[in-house]
Amino acid sequence: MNVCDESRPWIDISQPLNEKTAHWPGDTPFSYETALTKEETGSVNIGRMTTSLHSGTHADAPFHVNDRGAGILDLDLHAFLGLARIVDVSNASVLDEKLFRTLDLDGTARLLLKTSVPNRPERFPEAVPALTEDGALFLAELGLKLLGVDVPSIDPLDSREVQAHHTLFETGTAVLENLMLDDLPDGDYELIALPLPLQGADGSPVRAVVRPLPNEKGD
Ligand SMILES: Nc1ccccc1C(=O)C[C@H](N)C(=O)O
Ligand SMILES: [Zn+2]
Ligand SMILES: [Zn+2]
Repeated sequence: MNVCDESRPWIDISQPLNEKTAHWPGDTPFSYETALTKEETGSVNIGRMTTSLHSGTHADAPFHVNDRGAGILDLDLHAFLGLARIVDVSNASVLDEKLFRTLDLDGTARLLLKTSVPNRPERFPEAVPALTEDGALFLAELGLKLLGVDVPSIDPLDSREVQAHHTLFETGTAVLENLMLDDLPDGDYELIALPLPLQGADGSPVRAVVRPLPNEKGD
């Protein structure tokens, strides 16, 4: 990938983080404050943020669902960098094997699913189309390195078992949640969505960007 190709600008698919960003019920909202002002330091403003690691566009680490699972710093960054396919699944109420068999997923290492839930970063959805266990196993068998969704969870919002999370992490698949995909047509893209190097953390905000692959004519 040639990161200097200015004819194909990167497109931001991250939710902005501010005090209105939706958070899980009962979880820590995002907040930013200038902890030390320029006046106080005599030189610079110094910010501080408080947030759940699951607010806005973020990666989950296996530790999120498994006390013995890897934290975010220990994940292989290659899952979060490289070719990704965006696929519209907005007609589906569940993300299962039957649905995935109807899609063209050949050769995809990273899959970003555009669901029926509109991108509204300030609103926590009432329900999400959840990934079923057979769906998660099917994706893992394809050799997927990463699954991204445009909703806060790959499991049902009230799930305690969080089966889809367990299945994907057990099979070494990385997870991105709360992507903004509404304006992007289906197709193959380059993706960069690196988590912060937070040791032992159960997740991390990411700045997710994509750009379409160059077409064969090279324009
Ligand atoms: N932030 C939370 C606060 C309370 C309870 C669950 C969560 C989650 O994020 C779980 C969810 N199943 C997830 O996709 O990661
Ligand atoms: Zn999460
Ligand atoms: Zn999750």
